[in-house]
This record gives sequence, structure tokens and C-alpha cells, in this order.
Amino acid sequence: MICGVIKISSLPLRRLDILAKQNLLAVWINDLNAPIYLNSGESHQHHHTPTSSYCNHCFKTLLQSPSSPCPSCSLLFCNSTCLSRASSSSHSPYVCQALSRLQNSSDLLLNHPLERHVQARFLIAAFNLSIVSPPHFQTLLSLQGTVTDNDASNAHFLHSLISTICPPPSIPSIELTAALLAKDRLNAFGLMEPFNEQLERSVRAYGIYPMASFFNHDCLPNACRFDYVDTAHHNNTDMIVRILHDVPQGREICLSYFPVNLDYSTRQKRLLEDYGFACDCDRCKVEANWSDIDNDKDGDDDNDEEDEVMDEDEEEEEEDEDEQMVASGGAENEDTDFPHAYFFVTYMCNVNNCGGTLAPLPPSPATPSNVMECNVCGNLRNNDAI
Ligand SMILES: C[S@@+](CC[C@H](N)C(=O)[O-])C[C@H]1O[C@@H](n2cnc3c(N)ncnc32)[C@H](O)[C@@H]1O
Repeated sequence: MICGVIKISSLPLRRLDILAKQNLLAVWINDLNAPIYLNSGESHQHHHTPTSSYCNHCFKTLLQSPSSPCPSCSLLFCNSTCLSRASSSSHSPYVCQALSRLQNSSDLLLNHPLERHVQARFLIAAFNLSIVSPPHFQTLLSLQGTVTDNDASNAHFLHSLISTICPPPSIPSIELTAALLAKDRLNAFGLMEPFNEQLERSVRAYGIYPMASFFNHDCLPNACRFDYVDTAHHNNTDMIVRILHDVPQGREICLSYFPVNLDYSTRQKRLLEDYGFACDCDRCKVEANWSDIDNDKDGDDDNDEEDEVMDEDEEEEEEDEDEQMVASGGAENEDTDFPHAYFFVTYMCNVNNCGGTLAPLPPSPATPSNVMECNVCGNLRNNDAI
């Protein structure tokens, strides 16, 4: 067993899975990476809404104090430092001009869903990447993602829209545009708005984290991701993946692409529609045998806006249902119809309306930590209390 912090770059990265190289005990997979780009999750028409604004460089929540708008396109930044850093990367003159034109022709996306606004901004960001950072653009293209009919039809519309607003050089072909949309659909991570028990959270920004994109999904994950966007740390948009519990050598390390408390039919639907596969994990094998009534009890809780690959949106009332399942399951009895109850008792946050997953805080050099942190609300819980 090892205990400590390892860098993801020291793991044997494979395209299809990430396997534990050693028996891992309370390990952080740290320094997972910085994103190759981040893109606002808000509609461009909402940039200036004071209640829902984030800096378009570091994506921290903009405080009441005056922020620095871009003089050309009025996109908001924390201060002149963020604006100036963005100007040489994600907010190059190319992006600024394209966004200004998009903003000035708001009828172009009128009556289109938020998803289409976000995709338009993603494509502008991706085309910019091909100019300012070709290696990162190649990395984006190397990610998994097969074009669906839906990607092709969205690409058709967005390509014609963007070709009217992007300055030279000319934009990539419709085929490449469709491929980019597919990569984004399968690989983008949502950085969520700050947690508030009373409000439904949505995505503040989407980002591509190439290393984190290697993680496959499991409905009972052995790792989960954390971000600390609103902290003072200068790498505040880096992602950290932490392992929940001991992992035997050779076992694949997986994340859940959405809150773990979704029911079977909702999980299957999302995984099929968004990621193109039917999940056959241990939990799904068990829950597939549950009655249709159980499986359908909240099968209508999809939220298209937040159907993003790895978002963390939570579902109302799921927690109560899980508590009921846990109560009837019994943690030790593997013969019941709910053998995974232990997971929910130990790793599921019980804060109202949260739905987050708990992972141990970083261990000291010699011992693992028994304090668990929630990856959504940040609540700390001492596992001795369970
Ligand atoms: C973010 S990528 C994960 C890494 C990817 N497998 C790779 O090799 O780069 C998401 C895609 O991986 C595949 N995938 C992830 N989890 C899976 C699972 N449990 N079973 C089958 N395919 C899975 C699906 O094709 C999904 O769309």
C-alpha cells in the first residue's frame, strides 16, 4: 500500500482506462491538470447580468467591486491583470472580434437553446486555439468523440453562423466543426456555480482537461473530482481527482460523470444519449433487476441544459430516496437487493440538495486522513462518526 500524493503523469495512462499501478491507499491523484481552455457556461446575452457573472479568465465569482470589462466586447474580467492575461490567450483579438459580432447580432441565436450559445462560444474558442496554440488544438482533436447525426446538424448551423462573424483566417471545415462538437460533448467538464442549498446550480464554465478526460465512468466510482475555482490560488481552475478508498492493483480508476444518486434508468439514458454506451457496471447489473416501478420513479429528471459530460448537477429529492434505499439495504448484507448501500452511507454527502461525493482530505506523509470532504458543497465529515 502507498499513501500520499502522486502525480497523474506517473500513472500508466492509456486511452481506454486508467489502472491503479499499485495498491493505492488514500491517495490523491494530484496536479491533474490545467484546462487547455475554459469557456463560459452562460449565454453571451447574459454576460452583463450582475447576479450571474464570472471573470472570463479565471472564472472566479465577480464580487460587487468594479470589474474590468473588455473595452471592445464588454466581456467581464476580475481586473486588468486577468484581462491582460486573457488577451494573449483565450481572449485574443480574434475571439474578441468574433464575440463582439455575435453580441451585436443577437438575433443570430435568438430562440436557440443555451446549449447552442455555449457551443458557438466553444467553437470560437477552439478555432482560436488552432491559431494561438496548435499543440493544444491537436490535443483536443486527439480526444475520443465520434460524430453523431446531432453533432453534424448542429455543426451545419453553427458553421454557417460562425463563418459570418469570425475574422480571417477562414474557419475549419464543417466536418472538422462536427468533430470538435463531438470531442466537446464527450470530454468537457463543467465547473459549477458556488453551491447554494436553495438554488439549482448550473455550470459557470466548461473546460477540456485532457488528462482527466482519460477517466472512464462507473456508477459507483472509486474517485471523484474537485475544483476550487473561487480560491485565491493562482491555478484556481486546475482539477484534482481524489481516490475515495483503497484501490487494489490493476483495478480501473473511474469517476462518475454525474451525481451518483441518479436512479438506474436516468443513468442509462444519459450515458447512452450523451456518451454513446450502455453501462454494465456492477451497480447497474444489480439495479437492472429492480422493478420498473423503482427504476421509473424519477426517470423524468433529465435537465437538458446540464446534460453536459461530467457536470455535477444534483437532482431534487434523490437524497431522500437514497436514504430510504440505504435504510432498507443494509451495509453488510451483500445478498440484499441493494448491496451497494455502504457506498452511499460512506461517500454520499447528506447535506440538503447537495448530491456530492465525499473523498478523504489529503493524507499526512504517514497516515491517511479520515476527514472526508464533499466535492460539491465542501462540507467536511469525520468518517469515524459513521
Ligand atoms: C471522457 S471519455 C473517457 C476516456 C475514453 N475511454 C478514452 O479512451 O479516451 C468518455 C467516453 O469513454 C467511453 N466510456 C467511458 N466510460 C465507459 C464505460 N463504463 N463503459 C464503456 N465505455 C465507456 C465512452 O465512449 C465515453 O463516451
